[in-house]
Amino acid sequence: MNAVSCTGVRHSFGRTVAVDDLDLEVAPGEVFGLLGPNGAGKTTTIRMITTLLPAPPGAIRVFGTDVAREKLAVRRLVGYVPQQLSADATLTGRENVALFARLFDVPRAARAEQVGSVLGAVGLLEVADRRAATYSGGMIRRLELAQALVSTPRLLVLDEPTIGLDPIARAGVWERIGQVRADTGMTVLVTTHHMAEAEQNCDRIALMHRGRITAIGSPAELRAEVGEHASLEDVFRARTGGDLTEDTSKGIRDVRATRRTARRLG
Ligand SMILES: Nc1ncnc2c1ncn2[C@@H]1O[C@H](COP(=O)(O)OP(=O)(O)OP(=O)(O)O)[C@@H](O)[C@H]1O
Repeated sequence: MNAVSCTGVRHSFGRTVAVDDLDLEVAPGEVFGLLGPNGAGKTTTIRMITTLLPAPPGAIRVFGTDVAREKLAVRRLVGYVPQQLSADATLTGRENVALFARLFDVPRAARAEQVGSVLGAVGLLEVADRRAATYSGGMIRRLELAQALVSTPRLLVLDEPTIGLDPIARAGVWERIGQVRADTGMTVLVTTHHMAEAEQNCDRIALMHRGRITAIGSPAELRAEVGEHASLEDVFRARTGGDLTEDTSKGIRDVRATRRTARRLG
């Protein structure tokens, strides 16, 4: 059974077709990257998979469970780290994770141990009782990872997990994702703009362009299809016909989001 299966998925915002007849299968245990220019439809796809946007019945299944018909059951299977900040700066790291443990019905008797365990897994145990306002950008992202992991999801969904972070913090976030995946066999679905990160960390990649998937395969397969010495950037250009900022209105939204992140963390 696939971890995620999408068949003929569409979503429009008014007259804008954000996702257009999308077919996608993510195998259990793989790290799957969704890449594409701004406005390609990646976040919309992820928001349908995580039940935050409506999807037509039968179109999307998470471990066989229909996203439209069994929304709550799907939510129990999924841990989601959105692009926008979800940690509360006024709470400590531990309090932030404990809040998610309560929200996701982690049994009361197991809560404290589970919260400590995921804080340990993301390397934040020593600073767990400091307010999140004192954390660096990379630490905040790892805290959000802990929030998503506390309910032991089978599918971890990350929307631009390293946006606005410096290279060292980015590597730190990926290291933790890799470790959790190795320890638990969890499936990871991630969007990113960083080609090098996708190449290094994803088993398979789908390139999205104007709401459709234009190429899918392992990084090596995608490169081989374009040319002997092709980089993933070459693949991106060949399959999306553009650069990373195709939709300028969304570009501005993104820059704002990144700045908000920076301000809040600084
Ligand atoms: N809430 C919304 N209302 C109206 N249009 C939207 C909304 N959200 C997204 N869109 C539009 O839908 C299209 C797909 O957007 P989406 O956010 O899914 O792209 P994306 O690939 O995730 O982009 P990014 O890399 O910038 O996050 C874009 O044209 C975008 O402007």
